[in-house]
Amino acid sequence: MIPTVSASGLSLRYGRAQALDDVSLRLGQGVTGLLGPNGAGKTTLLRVLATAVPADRGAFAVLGHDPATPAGRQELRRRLGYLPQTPGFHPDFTAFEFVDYVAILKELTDRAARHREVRRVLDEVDLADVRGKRIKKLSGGMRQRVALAAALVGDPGFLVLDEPTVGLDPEQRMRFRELIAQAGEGRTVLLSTHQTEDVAMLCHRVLVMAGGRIRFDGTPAELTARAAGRVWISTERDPAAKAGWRTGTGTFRNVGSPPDGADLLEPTLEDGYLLTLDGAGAEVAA
Ligand SMILES: Nc1ncnc2c1ncn2[C@@H]1O[C@H](COP(=O)(O)OP(=O)(O)OP(=O)(O)O)[C@@H](O)[C@H]1O
Repeated sequence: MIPTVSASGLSLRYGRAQALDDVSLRLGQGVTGLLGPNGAGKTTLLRVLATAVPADRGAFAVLGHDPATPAGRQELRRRLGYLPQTPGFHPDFTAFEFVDYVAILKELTDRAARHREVRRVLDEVDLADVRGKRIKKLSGGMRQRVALAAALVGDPGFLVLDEPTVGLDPEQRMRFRELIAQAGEGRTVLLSTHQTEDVAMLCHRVLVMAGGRIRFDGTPAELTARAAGRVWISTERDPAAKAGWRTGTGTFRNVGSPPDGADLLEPTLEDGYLLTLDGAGAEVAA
């Protein structure tokens, strides 16, 4: 793998909260998923890599550009697309005006070329037909696509997406996944999400964070394999389970250390994720 992004020893503390604790990683092309419970440090890591906030310690580079120098930071920002958790739309802007505004911030100064680029990215996310509509009139799924279009301005090599599928219905989420997969061709995409299906369906690689640290780094299949032989069904709640719940059929689905002779099930990526969090000392809902 030729790394697009490499980071070593990133740490950042907010008062008593150690949001990032010695995080090192290397990312190449394709979509990498970032999973973790609330407060794990996912947004903080994305914000640091997007140069929105500096780390207290550590270093990183994107496409060879080091944000520690003003010139490196400027070059890095030119190659970066960032979809933050709250995109900060002005609701009275049309989709075109918002993306155009972002394009101006990205220093696309030639008006005709900039407008061509705005039309191109809105086409790319299938919003050509509504580009003159006010953002407040668009559905949640369309708004997220406007935010993705804004992140795609200037054809960035590194795309940072912070929980882009949150609040979308299943159909919108599926549509958005297609767009992310498309965006991941020839680019490095880092996608934070609470949806383990996003990772299972989209990502060639997955990182799991908890307590500001990376607890797992591998393929989705490797994360799923962590739960092999550790998921079982029972007719009663099983005290051996780290997590367990009654399913729609009335049986209990358990994740943990099964008793002898347990009726084992095929694990999912979510099972592997839950067991990884348990190993990291994070709370696993039972
Ligand atoms: N601006 C801030 N000021 C103070 N504390 C912060 C700030 N941003 C994050 N934190 C703290 O840093 C830790 C990591 O937060 P972060 O938002 O990065 O987690 P997260 O994994 O993105 O969570 P979520 O899934 O809820 O978005 C938490 O303890 C959080 O309360």
